[in-house]
Amino acid sequence: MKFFLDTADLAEIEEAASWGALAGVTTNPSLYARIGGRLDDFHNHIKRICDIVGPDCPVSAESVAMTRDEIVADGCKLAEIAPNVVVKIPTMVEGLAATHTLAGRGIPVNMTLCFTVPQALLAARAGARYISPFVGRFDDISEDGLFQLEQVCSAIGNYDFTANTVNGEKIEIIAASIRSANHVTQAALMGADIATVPFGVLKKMVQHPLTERGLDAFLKDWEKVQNA
Ligand SMILES: O=C[C@H](O)COP(=O)(O)O
Repeated sequence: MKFFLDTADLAEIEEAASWGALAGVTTNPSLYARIGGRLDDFHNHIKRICDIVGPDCPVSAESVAMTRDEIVADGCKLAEIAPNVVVKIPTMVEGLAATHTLAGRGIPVNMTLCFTVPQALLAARAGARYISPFVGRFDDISEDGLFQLEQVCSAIGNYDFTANTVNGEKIEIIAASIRSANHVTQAALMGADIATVPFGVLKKMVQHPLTERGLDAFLKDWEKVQNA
């Protein structure tokens, strides 16, 4: 499993990148608003993220256009920011049509706000490079987000979508709306290719009480060695 950071916060991205496990970044309008982002600085901000993570890390930038032509125009402009920009498009009819067009032009698309197997299959057929089933938001409405993710992983795995994705690359499932380290564990066990995680979850993924207790004991014993 690869890890993407689900944030628009440059400091978080810099810190996560320094850990050596960061394979990409996903943003959305809410995450950009959360850092006080301005419309006129949006493209520059995405460029800053691309510069931090480097050319091998995909950076998803979301289009907020609502018609296929506008989404395509928006997507083309976003793709010009840097070669590693992935256009993030909601799973809806106009989004599918725009994805089909952009994929045909060699522009990678991450289809977001995906909740069900039929949505995921349509996104894959449209040519999406990435599909982002949301876990936490299903849990928020008292549904089982991990079960839904498992269904998507299983259904997509039943078919070969290689031929109709950008540059013949394998379609990848991004487990999104991740709220806990356990979400990451379960997503990995069911074979999701990528987990996009908030920085808070990434930090929790490192931690375990037995690690902390063990480290504490090692440090105390080392003091004894030094004083012996
Ligand atoms: O845009 C995708 C995010 O992973 C959504 O996460 P969220 O449900 O925690 O806002």
